[in-house]
Amino acid sequence: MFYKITEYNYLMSNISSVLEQVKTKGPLVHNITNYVVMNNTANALLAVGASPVMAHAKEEVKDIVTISSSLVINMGTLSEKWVESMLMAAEQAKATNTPFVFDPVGVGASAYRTEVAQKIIETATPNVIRGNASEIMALAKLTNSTKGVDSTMDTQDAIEGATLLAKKLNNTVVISGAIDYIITADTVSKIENGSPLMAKITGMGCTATALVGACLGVEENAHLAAVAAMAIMGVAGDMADEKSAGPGSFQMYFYDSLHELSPEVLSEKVKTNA
Ligand SMILES: Nc1ncnc2c1ncn2[C@@H]1O[C@H](COP(=O)(O)OP(=O)(O)OP(=O)(O)O)[C@@H](O)[C@H]1O
Ligand SMILES: Cc1ncsc1CCO
Ligand SMILES: [Mg+2]
Repeated sequence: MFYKITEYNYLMSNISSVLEQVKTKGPLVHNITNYVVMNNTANALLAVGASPVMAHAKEEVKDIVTISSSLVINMGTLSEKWVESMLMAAEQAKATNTPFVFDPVGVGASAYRTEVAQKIIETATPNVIRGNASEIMALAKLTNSTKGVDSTMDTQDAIEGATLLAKKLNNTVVISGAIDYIITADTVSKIENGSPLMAKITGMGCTATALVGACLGVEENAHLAAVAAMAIMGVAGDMADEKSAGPGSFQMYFYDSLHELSPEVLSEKVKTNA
């Protein structure tokens, strides 16, 4: 099956203006995320200029969604109570029109993860879904079971799966990896920045998802918000790579780079077709 792929032609100023707005507005980003990365993603949000709040008690999630600029749901470390909270938060995001990004960590690895991912997506369509190629393939199979998304996982298959998913949900799907693809029903944008060291630290994917949350908090075009977030990740990754000696120092320099990155440098260094 072939899809017409049109390239979005954002001006670099569109991408850099999203970062500018994150820095000036400091959007409140509500995260229900996993306990492996909770600290890392909160620090990344602060470094880029957003304001994180991590809240998962079901007694408060609706209130926190209501005052937030965006919602991030990441299902990295699931348990039943957290799932209840995730579903409540998704429902409230829908009711209050709060933009919502979903990270389906490990979907397909267990029946439980698959069931939870499906429930979350059915409760409220995420404006953006961000996962690695195998997670996006697993989700695409789930929602398009008869459409022949098969098991080999080269990039072209993942793009096809993501396109089916984006069509079905009418949203934006991001496949992260050495090249990031930001996909809607009829567009495929690429970001070609970043470092292999990013795959050697836990939670860089979760951090990418949190930054999508920050960008969605200031930019209502979800495709542009996702392109900007992946550009910020990639360019900060390039900057950290130049200074670091391995995963430990990379992580330190990555936060410094997120903090230091200006809209001007972002538009100068981003490698994209967007
Ligand atoms: N080889 C690479 N070269 C450049 N950038 C990379 C590379 N691998 C990963 N990245 C970047 O790292 C970030 C995380 O992407 P990745 O696909 O590794 O997420 P993930 O598998 O969900 O990670 P995690 O589950 O550990 O959070 C993205 O911004 C992506 O662009
Ligand atoms: C390692 C790990 N396990 C569950 S969540 C998580 C963080 C990266 O997604
Ligand atoms: Mg991940």
